[in-house]
Amino acid sequence: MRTAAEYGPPGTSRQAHAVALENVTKTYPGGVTALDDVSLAVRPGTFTAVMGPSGSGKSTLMHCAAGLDAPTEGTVHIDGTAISRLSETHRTELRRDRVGFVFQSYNLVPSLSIADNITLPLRLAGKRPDHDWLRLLVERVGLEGRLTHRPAELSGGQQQRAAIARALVSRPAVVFADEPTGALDLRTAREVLGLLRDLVAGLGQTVVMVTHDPAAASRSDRALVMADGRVVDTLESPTAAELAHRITTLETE
Ligand SMILES: Nc1ncnc2c1ncn2[C@@H]1O[C@H](COP(=O)(O)OP(=O)(O)OP(=O)(O)O)[C@@H](O)[C@H]1O
Repeated sequence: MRTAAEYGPPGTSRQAHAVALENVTKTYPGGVTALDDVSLAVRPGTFTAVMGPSGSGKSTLMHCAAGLDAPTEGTVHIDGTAISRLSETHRTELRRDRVGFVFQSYNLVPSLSIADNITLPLRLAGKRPDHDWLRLLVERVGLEGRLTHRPAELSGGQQQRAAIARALVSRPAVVFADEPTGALDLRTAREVLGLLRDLVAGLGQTVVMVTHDPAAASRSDRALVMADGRVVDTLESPTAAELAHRITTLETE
């Protein structure tokens, strides 16, 4: 069986950036500009947090960066590919193969076992699992004894760990996590964040996480602070206190 080190960074080693946005603007029908000329680049093997007040554009940023929504202007590159130049079919394939998603509400399929939930993206893509990778992933997320269970038989933290394994099963260039600890108690949230951190450090995975929680964002390498559709601050290795202070000052500005 191969070890974590033998896997190396997942597929992005030749790309300078796992995700890059150039001058991205998103205006919704009705006229709200949710993203206003945003440029940013996410290096492979890093953990980025996106914070900001409600309505500042975090979800829109994530949707555009993940190819779920198209910007009104500007370019998004995922793993070196300019996604706006792709057909809808190729964009869907790129998203399926190169992007993983983790949501607050886990989004596991209730009727499937945990093993089948984790490997679902591969089956949808008509691919076979790499058994060594799968074993390593299941071990990393600590679900070895739960693979035959249904999601309802697992705790919230275990369900989120299964969702994280599912997001990583295709060895994507980037995983987007939208409030991944929002439904968890403090202790479980800390464990799940520790797991995300380990997946970045140990497996070279790239994670971009949207969160309202300064403690969660403090586990990142870099936190982007958004306000009114712009990235107004970038904090390297931020502490929870720094982030909480920055968000509070934004809300009172
Ligand atoms: N589908 C949509 N149609 C029109 N306006 C939208 C749409 N989605 C979001 N918006 C608007 O765009 C702005 C940014 O919204 P967005 O959801 O990206 O913010 P957010 O920072 O993720 O907020 P929250 O923290 O509350 O989830 C808001 O003014 C919002 O009302």
